[in-house]
Amino acid sequence: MDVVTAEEMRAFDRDTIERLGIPAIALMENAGRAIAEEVIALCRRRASSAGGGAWGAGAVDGGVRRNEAGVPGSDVGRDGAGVVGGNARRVGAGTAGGVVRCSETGATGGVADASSGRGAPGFGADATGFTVSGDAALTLAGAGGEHWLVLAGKGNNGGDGLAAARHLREAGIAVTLVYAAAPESLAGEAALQRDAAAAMGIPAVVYGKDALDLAACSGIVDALLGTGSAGAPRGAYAELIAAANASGRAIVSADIPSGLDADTGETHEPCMHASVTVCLAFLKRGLLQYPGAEAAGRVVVRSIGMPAALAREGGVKVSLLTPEVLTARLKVDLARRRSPEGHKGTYGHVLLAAGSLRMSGAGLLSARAALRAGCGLVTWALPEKLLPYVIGSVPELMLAPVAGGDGEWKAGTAAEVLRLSASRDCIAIGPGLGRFEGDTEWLRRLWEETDGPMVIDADALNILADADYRSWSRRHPVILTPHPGEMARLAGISTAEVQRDRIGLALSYAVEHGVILVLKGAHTVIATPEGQAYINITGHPGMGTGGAGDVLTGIISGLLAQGLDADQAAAFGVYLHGLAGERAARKRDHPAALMAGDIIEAL
Ligand SMILES: NC(=O)C1=CN([C@@H]2O[C@H](COP(=O)(O)OP(=O)(O)OC[C@H]3O[C@@H](n4cnc5c(N)ncnc54)[C@H](O)[C@@H]3O)[C@@H](O)[C@H]2O)[C@@H](O)CC1
Ligand SMILES: Nc1ncnc2c1ncn2[C@@H]1O[C@H](COP(=O)(O)OP(=O)(O)O)[C@@H](O)[C@H]1O
Ligand SMILES: [K+]
Repeated sequence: MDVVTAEEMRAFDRDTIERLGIPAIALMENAGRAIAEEVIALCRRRASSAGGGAWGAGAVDGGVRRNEAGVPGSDVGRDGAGVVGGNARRVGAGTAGGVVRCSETGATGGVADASSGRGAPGFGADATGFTVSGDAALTLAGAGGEHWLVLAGKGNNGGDGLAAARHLREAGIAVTLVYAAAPESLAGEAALQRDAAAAMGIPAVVYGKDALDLAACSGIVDALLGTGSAGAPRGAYAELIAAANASGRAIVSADIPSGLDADTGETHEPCMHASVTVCLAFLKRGLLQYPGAEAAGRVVVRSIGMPAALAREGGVKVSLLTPEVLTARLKVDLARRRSPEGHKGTYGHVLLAAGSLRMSGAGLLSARAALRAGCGLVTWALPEKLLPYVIGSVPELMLAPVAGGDGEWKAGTAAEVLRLSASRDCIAIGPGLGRFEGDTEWLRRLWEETDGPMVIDADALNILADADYRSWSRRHPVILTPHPGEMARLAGISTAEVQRDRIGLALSYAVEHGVILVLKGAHTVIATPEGQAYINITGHPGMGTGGAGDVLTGIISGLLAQGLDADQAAAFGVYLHGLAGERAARKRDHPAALMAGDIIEAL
């Protein structure tokens, strides 16, 4: 699934309308219908979980907001629970991320779809093969108990909301339009929608002019600001967003939550806190980046009639890391087939340069993870003093002691590590390494002279941060795996600045430095030197625990040793690491109990 910026989205809008000749109003109609279907789906979920009562306390979340602990399976967005139509499809592994491509509405797109009755009670094909209703996704039993407010801005986002209002009204839901600006100020397609809604007799109020109680409803459609918004919401927009958030009602945002930066995921003050965001046409970057990903709630991406090929043709370089992307674009064999006559030599040999006296566990975790990732052999080069302490901890592991009688690494070990690396398929450097006299020169030699792909993590990243390594030469791919703190040191900026636009930063750093960059944290970004980025949505907040990154380093190197190329190993490694983290979290009584070793055991 392609992930776009607001600017790319505008270009695709223009292309669709001007080059392909698809009328703008048709796109808006499709958008309105998709939004209405998701509102109705939310009403259904809410009715089935709360026994029907849509109003008052309990209507807050509609059962769709992530719970505080972030436990997978506990909210509808994460695991697809509450699916009505049966064709909801989690993008990814089926457990995390909160992004769904279609939805449980039963519809497969914004345009009329005769199959949309599937699974909705009371509809479907009768015995004669006639479809009683093809519009079940726009039908709601008990609609009379619902009253939705549609907050409409004066741009096209508002137009989408106005189109949705007509469909909701048709479903029997009471709807009131709330204009943020004088209705006369709407133009183009939005003005057409305004007139159609008025002609249907949908009641409307104008904010600031008419009396309004945002809590006196069962839900709110947020169609105030979309990808055309600039800066923090102003005036009536800001007041309406704040009041909607305070109302405690379920909020369905059109395209993006109003007040969100569609590219960076920064939330302006105020920013709508949606239960569901119905993202139109293409997934926007800001919906994957925190805090925007949190403000968006459950994200549903809906087609509005723009060909998906526009993104490819338009050179979109960011993708959600789904099984489809892993197989079709990255050519990863997800089944990880093993040859019946394969042996340990078939699956490669990792050399790990890691660990010091007080951080020997980091080396153990990486080594075990590499083995669990399926490589044939792992050799761990470690300061000799560690040997008696770690010997036997992982019997499958080979140990290669190098100079370091005090348990710390020494610059003079470079030649020995290079000798060891000559007969190994890849090298991973850094977990628990510590810093030592001459470490820059030590790392430079390994960087320049090792003959295979390299993974750099932890203290090895800090060594790089202090060096001007762009002048170092390198024939083979390098994968850097910083967490945001390490990334801040590498890029010479603050951690907050790193987190401000992780996708943008990872891309520019990877391209400028010619490395594969794995920027860790919730929704890890994998960026390549060619300017391609993948956003991972597997994983779990329980993985915020010491050593989880060492495990990732081990997994990526284990995959490299098995012959995956560096892009494949980085992306697939991050994906598998997240899946294992989810599985490990599910096994505990509470995900807070998760430890890094559990991730290895869940691989
Ligand atoms: N062909 C199209 O252009 C399509 C657009 N679509 C919808 O249109 C949206 C983009 O529409 P627009 O480009 O009209 O822009 P928006 O509707 O997002 O917002 C633009 C309006 O908001 C005002 N505004 C901008 N920033 C503001 C701020 N900080 N505080 C207060 N007011 C602010 C502007 O003056 C302008 O009137 C998308 O997000 C999507 O919902 C969809 O209908 C699909 C087709
Ligand atoms: N909230 C989260 N959601 C998903 N993954 C997470 C989350 N928090 C941490 N992780 C993952 O856990 C790992 C932590 O790595 P890191 O910070 O390097 O830990 P350490 O240095 O202790 O090994 C990273 O892969 C990161 O992406
Ligand atoms: K919006």
